[in-house]
Amino acid sequence: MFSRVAVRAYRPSALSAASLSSRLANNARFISQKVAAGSKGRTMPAHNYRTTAPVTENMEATFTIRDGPVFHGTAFGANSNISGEAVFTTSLVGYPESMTDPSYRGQILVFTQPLIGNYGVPSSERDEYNLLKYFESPHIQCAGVVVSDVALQYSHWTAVESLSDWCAREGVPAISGVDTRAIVTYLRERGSSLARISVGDEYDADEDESFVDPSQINLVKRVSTKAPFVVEAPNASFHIALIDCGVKENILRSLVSRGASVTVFPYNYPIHKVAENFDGVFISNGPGDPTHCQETVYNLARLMETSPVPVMGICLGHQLLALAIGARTIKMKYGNRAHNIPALDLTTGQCHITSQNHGYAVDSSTLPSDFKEYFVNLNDGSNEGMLHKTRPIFSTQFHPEAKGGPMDSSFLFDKYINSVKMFKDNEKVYRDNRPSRLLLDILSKERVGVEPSPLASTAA
Ligand SMILES: NC(=O)CC[C@H](N)C(=O)O
Repeated sequence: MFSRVAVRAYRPSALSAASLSSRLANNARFISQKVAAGSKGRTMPAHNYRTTAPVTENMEATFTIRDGPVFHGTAFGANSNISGEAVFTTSLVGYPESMTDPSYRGQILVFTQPLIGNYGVPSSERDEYNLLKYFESPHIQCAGVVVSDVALQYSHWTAVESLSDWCAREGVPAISGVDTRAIVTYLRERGSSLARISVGDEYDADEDESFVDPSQINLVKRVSTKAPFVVEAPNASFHIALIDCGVKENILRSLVSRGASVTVFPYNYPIHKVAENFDGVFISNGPGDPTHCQETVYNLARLMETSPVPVMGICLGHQLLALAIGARTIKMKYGNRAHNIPALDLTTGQCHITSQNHGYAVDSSTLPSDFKEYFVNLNDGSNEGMLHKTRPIFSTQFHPEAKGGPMDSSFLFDKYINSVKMFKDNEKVYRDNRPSRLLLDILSKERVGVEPSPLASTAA
């Protein structure tokens, strides 16, 4: 069905209605005036993070799937060429959250929602915990973006710039005007594939066969903090150690807003050696193949052998815990990336609509006998979580922090914090593990040494 030929560009015309466009133009003017006036304390980032130039108007771009079709469209964002693994998400909203989710590092994100960018991009304002209010990390993490139709004008009370300007400032190339239905049909039939976005002259495969394969790279090392940092909860009752494999801001927020201060450790920190100073251990989401993180897997296995501390993991954290107990992970054909995936709770029979973003899964038939499957995906039957039969250890493949996405499963953070509380209540000798003033003063308050490093980007 698909040959290596150019697929005709699909150029939607829905925005051409004069009244709509003038209304949007007014909105955009209003927003830019408000931004210029600095209203509500929202700020534009101070400078361009990366050095690549933005594309000029109507510049051509191509999206090339390795050994697959080529799609011609229009460039937006940065004037650079990138390659990575092409994956698709069926989420309708939440592009700022998805694009800044470190789990997307190395991937070219294809949106099935035809119009992307219509509510613009919010600011990097921080909340009362010093966490980013609207992003899941400080920078765009995906390598590139593919959309059917990019909204050049935007309107939303949180917006400070357009999707195109944001991508340009962050050095991320993007393409619009391509038939994303054909791309997704291809990826669904053939599976997630290596691909490139080339701006300007069409990418010529005969001249360059190099497609970066993110599955060969330890991406977690690139997104994990290089040194511990702390997120303080006012009047904290607990202190959690979080292993940062690419943690999303809302996971940290979900813990601190429930009264736990969080010290965030690099992905390979020997957590088992310090566990007794904490009331719980948490393993974050993150990019790439979980089998790259052998040090983390070893540390988690030692942790569960030597410490009774409550443990929770999300997504990559779930996969790493599974590897640590001797189970296996598999690469899925095209993964699950959406904000409306039904997961059945096997302990209650309730179905939760969940937010997901993963290309690997735990093979539940390999779980050891002291664990049981916790959730199962009602679309494809894949594993969605596991639970220790007697100890406070559980993990989910989906994202209970859900940014952006439905909040159905946020109760799992309550479950975790309750297990931390019970663990402390049952301790023979009470230990106040809350971070000391000294620790809070000397530790950084933000990720340390984490830069957005495109895997293979060249100025076009
Ligand atoms: N969101 C995540 O943590 C993703 C986990 C892993 N990188 C996967 O693709 O399966």
